[in-house]
Amino acid sequence: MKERGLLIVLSGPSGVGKGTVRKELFSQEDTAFEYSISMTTRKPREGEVDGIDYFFKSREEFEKLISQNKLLEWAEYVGNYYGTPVDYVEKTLSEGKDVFLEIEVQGALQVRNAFPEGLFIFLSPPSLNELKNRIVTRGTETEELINNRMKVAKEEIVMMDAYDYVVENENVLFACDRIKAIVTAEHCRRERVAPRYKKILEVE
Ligand SMILES: Nc1nc2c(ncn2[C@@H]2O[C@H](COP(=O)(O)OP(=O)(O)O)[C@@H](O)[C@H]2O)c(=O)[nH]1
Ligand SMILES: Nc1ncnc2c1ncn2[C@@H]1O[C@H](COP(=O)(O)OP(=O)(O)O)[C@@H](O)[C@H]1O
Repeated sequence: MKERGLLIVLSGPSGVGKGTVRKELFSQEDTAFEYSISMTTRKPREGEVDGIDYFFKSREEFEKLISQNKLLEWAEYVGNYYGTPVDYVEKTLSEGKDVFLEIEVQGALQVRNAFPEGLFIFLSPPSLNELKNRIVTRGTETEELINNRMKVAKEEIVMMDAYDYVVENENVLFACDRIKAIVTAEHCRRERVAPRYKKILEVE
């Protein structure tokens, strides 16, 4: 039987650069994780494609997925639902592949309960001012939504203690390097424990 893959959870406040870091990671050839595409009731932004950026759902469809236990976690975030399809995650982990989730903080805490063995990484902004600059510069939110997201961000930043690692996103490439280094280190840490040493001793 194949060893199960690692569940990697990247989380942090909106606008910190999770999407940017994730896209950069997945554009790099040596990234060996599988990205789990989330479900959302948010309307697609310009250029977003159903089945690539998200699976876009109506509120009714999403609520049906919740009642059928099809989501590993879900959260209502600034007026929309977001959730992770459980079947994809389970299937991919059982094939021995690492799965990468990019989700907000409430959802990450739910995954922590369901998968305590996951690897939880908090992407932090260099400062609150820089976080606001990034959300404003992205230009996808109205002023009211920006203020909502900043309010949520303050509550989220204090949750970083609940994560295994904190990576500061000052520079996207440095953040990606650190995430990959953390994943590599985590694999080495897990392989250190049984049955790896048994395998080595058996050869003698
Ligand atoms: N809990 C949860 N959060 C998600 C999921 N997918 C995306 N998110 C998070 O929902 C928040 C809003 O996402 P989005 O509307 O795409 O805005 P953006 O990430 O700020 O560009 C972000 O913090 C995402 O990381 C998911 O499946 N579950
Ligand atoms: N390290 C960085 N330095 C400067 N700007 C960044 C950095 N990372 C991301 N950004 C910018 O910040 C904005 C928010 O990034 P995004 O990836 O959409 O955040 P999130 O997915 O966490 O909401 C985007 O305009 C993006 O180009």
